[in-house]
Amino acid sequence: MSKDKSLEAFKEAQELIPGGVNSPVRAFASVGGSPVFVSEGEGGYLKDIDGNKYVDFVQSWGPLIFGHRDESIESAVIEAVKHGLSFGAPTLAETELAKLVISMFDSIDKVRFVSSGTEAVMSAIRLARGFTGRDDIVKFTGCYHGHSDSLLVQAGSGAATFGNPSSPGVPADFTKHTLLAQYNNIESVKKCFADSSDIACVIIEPIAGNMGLVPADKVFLKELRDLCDANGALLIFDEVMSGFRASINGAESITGTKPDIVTLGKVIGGGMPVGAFGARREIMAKLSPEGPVYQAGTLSGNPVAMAAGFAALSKLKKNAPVLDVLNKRAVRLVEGMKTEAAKFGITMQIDTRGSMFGFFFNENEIKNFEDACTCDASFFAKFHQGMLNEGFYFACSLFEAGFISTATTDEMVEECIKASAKVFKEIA
Ligand SMILES: Cc1ncc(COP(=O)(O)O)c(C=O)c1O
Ligand SMILES: N[C@H](C=O)CCC(=O)O
Repeated sequence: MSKDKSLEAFKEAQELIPGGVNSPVRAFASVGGSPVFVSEGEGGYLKDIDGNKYVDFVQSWGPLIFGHRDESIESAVIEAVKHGLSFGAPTLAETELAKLVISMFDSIDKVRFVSSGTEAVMSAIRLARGFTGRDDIVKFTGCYHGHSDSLLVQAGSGAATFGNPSSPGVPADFTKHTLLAQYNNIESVKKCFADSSDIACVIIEPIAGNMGLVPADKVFLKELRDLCDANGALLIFDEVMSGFRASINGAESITGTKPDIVTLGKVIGGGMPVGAFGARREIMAKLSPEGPVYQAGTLSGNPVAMAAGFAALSKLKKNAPVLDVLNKRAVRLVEGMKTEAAKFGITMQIDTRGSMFGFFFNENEIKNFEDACTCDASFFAKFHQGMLNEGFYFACSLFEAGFISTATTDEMVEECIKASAKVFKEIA
């Protein structure tokens, strides 16, 4: 498989764009080699500028639950474009998407749209602080909530990949209100509450996808809810990644724990830049212009993005059982690879939630970021390179989740398992 054109393109991009990429995880830095430059996507496949074709398990880092170029999303976007790209004024499309989101999440009475997951979480934190009149927040090591200053502390995803989970450039003053706890460890959260009586909220990825896939235990989430209630703090579920992927009704529907605020992104925009945060009426009433907590955006509620999001979510709502089909494929994929790995003495830890999947090359169960960091990154890198050369595009970091779309067929999954056997044989 030649990747000469991608190599050339990366060289040129590096001269013009820091690291050659516009979001660090894309740079392939932790898996070696060079990123492939994409020319187009089609269903479950990505094509690169050298003419190679890959089964895509990244899907733009989650948004494309119907695969590339889904017909209904594509035509909704084309139709919306014909009426204008942006107005900066209310449109019916925003109300329609709001109705749909509210109908899918029990804990959301009102929702505000923004343009990214980062914005959604940053605004949700401000709202929680405004609502409670408190300053401190609790976040978990290895959870990633976008790149806003106070959340870039011991963060997962690209921050972990590049060994800078807490970024230079963020003044200590900005993070002194961010308290850290360990995922799936309630004692560490109790300690935060013992240390501070000023905690506005606890924010968590209820199904973490930014330290690899590590779901929170049901009991842990319930205890977290109880601790927040006992201490007058809000519980925020960051479902930018897991929202509509693990369940169409949110993590609350599969874990039994209800958050106070939910943040959304990725699938909600059908591939266009959309984020959102929602909560019960009383909390959302604090938001400007109803309340005093300021939040705004020139392109928020963009009509083309709203049309894409509406097409994606309405299709998902109509075909809700599709997530079970995707989960079966996800389970088959990781179980199949685990079986092949075992034949070469390689132990894998695997998990899935809906259309999300994850795997670690590790002897021990992974319950938190500290466990994930014990994985052999160089072995993952060899696996990644091997699979890429076989035509399978996995996330280029062990601190990421994988995704199945409706365009990822059973055949693609079986081919992938077969290819993994070949790669394990080479790298064992
Ligand atoms: C859980 C979670 N929260 C927030 C974000 C930030 O979203 P965005 O990259 O759209 O700013 C991401 C992904 O990047 C995410 O996975
Ligand atoms: N893990 C990140 C989001 O979920 C990956 C996307 C990015 O940071 O570019």
